[in-house]
Amino acid sequence: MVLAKVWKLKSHFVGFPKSSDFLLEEEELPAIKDGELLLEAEFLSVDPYMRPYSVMNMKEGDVMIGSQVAKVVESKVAEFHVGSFVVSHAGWRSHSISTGDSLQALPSTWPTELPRSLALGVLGMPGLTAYFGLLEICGPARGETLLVNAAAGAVGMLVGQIGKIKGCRVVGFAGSDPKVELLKELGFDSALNYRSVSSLDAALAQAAPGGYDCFFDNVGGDFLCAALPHMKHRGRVSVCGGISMYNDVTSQKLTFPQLTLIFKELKVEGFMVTRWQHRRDEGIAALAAWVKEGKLQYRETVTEGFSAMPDAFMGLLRGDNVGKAVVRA
Ligand SMILES: NC(=O)C1=CN([C@@H]2O[C@H](COP(=O)(O)OP(=O)(O)OC[C@H]3O[C@@H](n4cnc5c(N)ncnc54)[C@H](OP(=O)(O)O)[C@@H]3O)[C@@H](O)[C@H]2O)C=CC1
Ligand SMILES: CCCCCC(=O)/C=C/[C@@H]1[C@@H](C/C=C\CCCC(=O)O)[C@@H](O)C[C@H]1O
Repeated sequence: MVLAKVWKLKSHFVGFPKSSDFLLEEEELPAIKDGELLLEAEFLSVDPYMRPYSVMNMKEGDVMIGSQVAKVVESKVAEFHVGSFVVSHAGWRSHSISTGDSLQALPSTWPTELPRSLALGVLGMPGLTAYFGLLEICGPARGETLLVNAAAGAVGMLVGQIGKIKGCRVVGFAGSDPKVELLKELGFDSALNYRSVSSLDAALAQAAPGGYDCFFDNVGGDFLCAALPHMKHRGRVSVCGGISMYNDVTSQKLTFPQLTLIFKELKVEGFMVTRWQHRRDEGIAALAAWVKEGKLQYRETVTEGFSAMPDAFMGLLRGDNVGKAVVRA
């Protein structure tokens, strides 16, 4: 008999999540049947989408949504061997039973020098988000200028580096001076702290006096409104996320920049990375090759212990993380 630990949404978040909004429980798992396997989480992902998703799709008492790298500890499914690893969407659970449907097996050739947590980061959903969201929507060309915000996070850090690989001049905004220093180490041409600049408008102008061809937006809200007037004619904006709004209790009142969109003939396109699910292998192969060649660096913020899942999640929303935020169970 296995006792699984699970984190549930005790009370819907109001504004910024609080520890008391989460509930840790134990669940007794039955013995697995034919066609089932037992998984034990090794690394769990915390991601910004969990905050708006809780409002859209969850009720109090539901297990928190999320993906994890898990070890197969028992198996009655021929394709999954005991001791192998998979990416599972089991939520915030230490142990889970699966039929194998929608599990993503980690290759048995996973390089020993790469932590398996990368399957939740640069070699997983955030990596694919940066890769397809930038290349397919912005289509950055050599010599162009690319702007990215939340630039020291899981997605943003990769977007900026892929922009450099494609020959762009890259400007990144992040929320602390150490993050700004890191972005410069990673090859960003200009990096700024959006919390300490006296004017976002002036900072955007100073970092790229000629304007931006491409903008990968993770933040939305005021940042998006400030950035659009700095786009070049026929600029492309990849709308990836809106983290500045996820904890809002009342909707932000923003002036929609209709005339800017028209006169600059901007392309502004939102996306969900799942759009390119059919090209997953291609994306992962490209990202893995760049990592192997040393062209694409990754960073992770690893929080220790399944019991710290809410802390890791709240830390992510506060900006404590550098690169991908994960929890080692
Ligand atoms: N469309 C899609 O398919 C996908 C979209 N996304 C979106 O991409 C974005 C980045 O996700 P991900 O890389 O996983 O997360 P990150 O690793 O970037 O973590 C979130 C970061 O957002 C920054 N942040 C928090 N609050 C604010 C704020 N009010 N204004 C500006 N920045 C803020 C913090 O960094 P700082 O210190 O710089 O403030 C924090 O570290 C999110 O919006 C997410 O929803 C992610 C995956 C798929
Ligand atoms: C829920 C708001 C999403 C904001 C952007 C973002 O971070 C998207 C991430 C997705 C993530 C979404 C998970 C659940 C949303 C389901 C909405 C629904 O159809 O009910 C994950 O699926 C991969 C990223 O594309």
